[in-house]
Amino acid sequence: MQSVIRIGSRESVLAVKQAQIVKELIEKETPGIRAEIITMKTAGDRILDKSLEKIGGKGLFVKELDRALMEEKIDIAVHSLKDMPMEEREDIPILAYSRREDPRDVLLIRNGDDILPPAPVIGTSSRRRMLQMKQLYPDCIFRSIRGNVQTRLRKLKTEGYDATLLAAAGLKRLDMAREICMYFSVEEMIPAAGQGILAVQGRKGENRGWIKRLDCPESRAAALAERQFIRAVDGGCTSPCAAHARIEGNELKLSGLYYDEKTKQHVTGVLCGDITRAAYVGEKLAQELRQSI
Ligand SMILES: NCc1[nH]cc(CCC(=O)O)c1CC(=O)O
Repeated sequence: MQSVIRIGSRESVLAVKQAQIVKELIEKETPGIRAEIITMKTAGDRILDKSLEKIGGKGLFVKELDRALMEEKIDIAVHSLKDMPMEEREDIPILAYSRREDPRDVLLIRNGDDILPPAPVIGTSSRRRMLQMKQLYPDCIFRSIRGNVQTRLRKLKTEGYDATLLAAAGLKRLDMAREICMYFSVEEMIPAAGQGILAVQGRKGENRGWIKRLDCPESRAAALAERQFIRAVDGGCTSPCAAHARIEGNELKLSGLYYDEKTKQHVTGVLCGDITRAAYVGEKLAQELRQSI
């Protein structure tokens, strides 16, 4: 085995931090192995002035790293699972799922306040967050915001937003949890499929011991259920559909939100099942919710 594992990552501060988490885990779990991080700029990082929807969605953040994996310039790529396309590539599959960081969405309010002003201007480009936020605060006004976590914080202070919605996981990994003004429970605001989980992607057939030791079975089951739900409701990367699985022992409890693009209605529901049938639970809840509209 080669002595240094090359970990590919996007260049953003959060992506590098996530790669570092995986690097440390590899070196801790498999003594004798060293890992190094190789960063790359992706199309999604370069184009900041257009909405993701218009420029081609999630795939934009992974293409460059996919190529580096195929050309054996890196050994694994670390991604936020929620940024990965629902269709996995057979030649460069996800080989391990990290332990899940806090999956909740949170609100950062201007001046660090703990309540929102009336008719607050919320900076988000996520249809999932807009839909659920509107249910909780019907007088919200939404304005698009893009960029990494640091950019968004700066924009919150300087560009007239009252608040912005982010994932707790990213803020916690960046040691920025103190910026969080309000947490939404996963029932109030169902997270994006995979939120809080890191995916370790590699080449097919290279699933060796050091990779296997990175895998968290609970996260794997949750990921299978959540991502199967999104596939089965046909939620493209910009659809407001959402899914989150809680794991308790051998039971998986999946919450899903289905939005019907034709009627513009949405429904939420919960389905429980054994963790060994995670994908089936996702498929089944998707079917139930689709039929209910
Ligand atoms: N879309 C960007 C993105 N991708 C993953 C995270 C957070 C980390 C995670 O979910 O693991 C974020 C930032 C955010 O949505 O606030």
